[in-house]
Amino acid sequence: EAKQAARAAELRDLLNRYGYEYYVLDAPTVPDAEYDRLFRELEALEQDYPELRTPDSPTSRVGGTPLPEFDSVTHQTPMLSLANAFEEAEVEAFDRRIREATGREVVEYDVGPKFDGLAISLTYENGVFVLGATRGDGASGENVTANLRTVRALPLKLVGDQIPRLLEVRGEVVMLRKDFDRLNQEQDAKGEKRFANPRNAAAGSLRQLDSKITASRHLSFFAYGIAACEGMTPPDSQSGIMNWLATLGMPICPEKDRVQGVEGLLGYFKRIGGRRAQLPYDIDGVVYKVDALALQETLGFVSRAPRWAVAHKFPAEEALTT
Ligand SMILES: Cc1ccc(Cn2cc(C(N)=O)ccc2=O)c(C)c1
Repeated sequence: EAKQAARAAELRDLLNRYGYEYYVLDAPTVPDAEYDRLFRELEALEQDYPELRTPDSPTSRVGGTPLPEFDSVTHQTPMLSLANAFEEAEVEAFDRRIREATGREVVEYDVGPKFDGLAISLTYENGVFVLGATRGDGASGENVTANLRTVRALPLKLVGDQIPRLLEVRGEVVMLRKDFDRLNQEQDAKGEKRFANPRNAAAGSLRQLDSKITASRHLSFFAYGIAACEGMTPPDSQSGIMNWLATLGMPICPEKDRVQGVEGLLGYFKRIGGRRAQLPYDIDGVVYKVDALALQETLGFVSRAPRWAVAHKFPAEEALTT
């Protein structure tokens, strides 16, 4: 019994590490067959000794019994929306307002793509994933924990020696374009309706009561910030937080950057805009955030959107032919 418990823990750690290498780093160190052999050994152990099942076991990623309904989850920190900017003049005004309000000559920004997916909140207790919720109306959302466990890029257990007692991570669930195209081919083969776009497909997949269906949809995930951290002091900048999340095993978008001033913002917008069609996921703009948390606190929020961040959207295109 104690021997089996130790072996189960060893298998969980191995399989979680291999899953991270494969889905987050895209750099597996073992063949799929080896992963599969260890996975089946853990499944058999949990079958024989159900008391060895734990919430961070990769066996939960295949999906379990369907839920009758979704519970509601109240967000401890509201999930707010972002103000939009469409013209360069609005971006210049954004940077000018911040320079004036903070008295800084030049402001540093953390910048990244604005994913066209679903915003979600993830809660980790002592490094173990325990709760996942959709944005909903910003104040409360749906408990989709079982479905999020099937998202292979989402860590079931944080890694490293800097693990807080409580961490709430915010991020976006997306469906990569290649998985979207394959899903629609499957829809055609089944004579079922196609999904209009990856965002709709991701939303439909995440809000399935049967997590086995969610597991079959191959959703992905990128973290873009934190909403709560207890038990240790997090880094004092947005870019520092992102680097820290990466060390914890969170998938971070490789396109993110750190720029200075309005020239840096607009340069980044143009760079990403020029590569949009080559990105593996849909984006509908970029997000600019004041990097220093102290400046964010000075700037605060207006109504429901932060003064310290804005989404700079690309011009709406005529309907893409899917
Ligand atoms: C049979 C089988 C097992 C696993 C996988 C994919 N995969 C591979 C690894 C790995 N190599 O580190 C880790 C997790 C995982 O999900 C496939 C495609 C097929």
